[in-house]
Amino acid sequence: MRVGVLGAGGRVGQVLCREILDQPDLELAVAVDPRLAGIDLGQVIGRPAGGLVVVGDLEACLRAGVDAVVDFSVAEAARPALVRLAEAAIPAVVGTTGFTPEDIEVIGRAYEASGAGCIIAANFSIGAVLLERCVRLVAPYVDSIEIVEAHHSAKRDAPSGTSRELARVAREAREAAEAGPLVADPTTHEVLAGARGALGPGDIRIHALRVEGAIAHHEVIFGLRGQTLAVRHDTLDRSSFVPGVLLALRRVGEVRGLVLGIDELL
Ligand SMILES: NC(=O)C1=CN([C@@H]2O[C@H](COP(=O)(O)OP(=O)(O)OC[C@H]3O[C@@H](n4cnc5c(N)ncnc54)[C@H](OP(=O)(O)O)[C@@H]3O)[C@@H](O)[C@H]2O)C=CC1
Ligand SMILES: O=C(O)C1=N[C@H](C(=O)O)C[C@H](O)C1
Repeated sequence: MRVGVLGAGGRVGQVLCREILDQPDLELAVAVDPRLAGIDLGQVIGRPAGGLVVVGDLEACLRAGVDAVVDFSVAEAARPALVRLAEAAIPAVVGTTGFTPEDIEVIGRAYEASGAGCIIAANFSIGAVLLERCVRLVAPYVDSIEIVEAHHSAKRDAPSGTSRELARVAREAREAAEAGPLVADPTTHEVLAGARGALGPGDIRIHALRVEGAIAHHEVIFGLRGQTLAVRHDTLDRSSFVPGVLLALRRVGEVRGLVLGIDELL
């Protein structure tokens, strides 16, 4: 399978290019990233990458010919790119975050119409999928839920896609169980604006930390009378995303339309 990687010069893109080069059944055919113009990607990722085409934009990638695309770029670039890929009936595996619900709808409609498949997951690490399962299990039984996420100091979007997804799953689980409302926020005087974080889906508060040295960390804190329960996932190395991305890449050819998350692929 000839694979194109959008965002190939980024932190995750470089890791994925290296890993795809190591897979006997996958060919790293095209690396797309405006940042890579005139640069030898093989040098950047420390692997010989003979035959690899490095381009600055998606049209050049489509001309080079790919069977599937992996996108870890930025939402502003991924929005139009995914609609264009759907038009060209090229399957896509997407890790980029920062989409609005409307973006997801537009991308979903484009892929439905194309007959090709697209998998978008806010977090490809298996541990984060399991964290989501824990949240689904616990959320109906508690009175309070807050989420704290911490990321490296160069992350562009806040809060993380994963934290928004965790809040959405908690809301969905509570609705399905017909759980009552969470305990109301007691704050009457927010002395410093933003002290109580941002309101995510289900009015669950999300607190986003940006810390030098961090990579990607999510903690969901549940409260109920006389006790709290916290579940946490830590990405300690970006290789955590690799097995999920490779799994999605190998399965995306069987998908029709848009699939959100990789839980059902596990
Ligand atoms: N789903 C998951 O499991 C994970 C998702 N992510 C998400 O993936 C995305 C990338 O993360 P990360 O690698 O840390 O970010 P980086 O900023 O390191 O990488 C993004 C890359 O995309 C490039 N880019 C910008 N515009 C385009 C374009 N039009 N076409 C192709 N490439 C382009 C950027 O170039 P330039 O810097 O010059 O703009 C940059 O090199 C983020 O949205 C992040 O939240 C990250 C980790 C895991
Ligand atoms: O930017 C990152 O690094 C990450 N982004 C994703 C997100 O926004 O949830 C996934 C993971 O947290 C790493």
